[in-house]
Amino acid sequence: MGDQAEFVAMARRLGDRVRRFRARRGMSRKDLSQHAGISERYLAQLEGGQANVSYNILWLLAQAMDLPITELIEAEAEDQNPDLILARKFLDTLTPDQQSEAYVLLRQSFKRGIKLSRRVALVGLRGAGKTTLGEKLAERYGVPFVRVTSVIEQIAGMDMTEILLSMGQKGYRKLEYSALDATIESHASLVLESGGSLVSESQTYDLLLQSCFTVWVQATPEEHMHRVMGQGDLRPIEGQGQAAMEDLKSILEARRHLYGRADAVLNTSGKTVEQSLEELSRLTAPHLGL
Ligand SMILES: Nc1ncnc2c1ncn2[C@@H]1O[C@H](COP(=O)(O)OP(=O)(O)OP(=O)(O)O)[C@@H](O)[C@H]1O
Ligand SMILES: O=C(O)C1=C[C@@H](O)[C@@H](O)[C@H](O)C1
Ligand SMILES: [Mg+2]
Repeated sequence: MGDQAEFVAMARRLGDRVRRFRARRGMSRKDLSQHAGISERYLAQLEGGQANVSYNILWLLAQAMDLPITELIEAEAEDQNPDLILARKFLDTLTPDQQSEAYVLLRQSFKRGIKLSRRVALVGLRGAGKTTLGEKLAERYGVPFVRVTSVIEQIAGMDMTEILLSMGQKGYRKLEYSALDATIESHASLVLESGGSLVSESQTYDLLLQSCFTVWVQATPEEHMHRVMGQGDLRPIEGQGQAAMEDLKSILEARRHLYGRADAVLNTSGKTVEQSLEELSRLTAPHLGL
């Protein structure tokens, strides 16, 4: 590949990474451009792979999404543990299915304390049914139902919009970790509802995966949209009509491999609440049952 073609390909990959990280975070283009202090138009060009990006811009974007800048660039750190480099090379030789299997095996080998607790956590995109099913499941097994977002709001003494405005992503993510940590510490039994974007913060998601039996509550994009529309506020989905549908699909795609790390999957598509509850109850009985 000539130098120019290589540069174009790299700019495209960079744009793609920025767009995916933004979607995982649930930030709109407007949010990110405001937090980073760059224009929405430039951000659109960058995401489309059409910008010659400076290090300064990358730094501003990384700060605004509370990511290490190395997540946005492709450089390989030189001072990594050699075993880690070998492990990555080995994982690279596997098929995507084998990579997922390897990840589950690794996580199970390092999982702590889950067998001693009765904790179930529900993850998934807006409108999946986490609150509807979580409340009923908790009632059935006689354990508390806790929404991480409510704990965050309680700790901060503000609602979500105010928290994001006054503390930004970084402050919000710190609060989210503390809220989860405190909830886990104080509950050996519970059904927990995770906010849709918690999975994008690796340290927080790892804590959730290590301390709870996790279920990805799924639906088709059409059903997510239909259910979210019924709730009034579309966040984090942007746009209207077909554009909103495309945005929802791209958020789901950007988070698929993260939600996919959950221990089990519950597909609620085409099912009634009662049918989904029965299925969820069976899935979680080994963890919540006495
Ligand atoms: N099979 C089903 N399982 C769960 N909910 C369903 C099902 N079919 C329809 N619904 C409806 O979908 C909606 C799900 O909304 P709910 O608030 O529970 O989702 P959520 O995952 O908690 O979303 P959010 O991320 O916004 O908190 C409810 O109105 C519920 O009645
Ligand atoms: O999926 C998401 O990105 C979000 C889901 C909601 O629970 C809120 O946490 C917020 O609106 C972001
Ligand atoms: Mg909910």
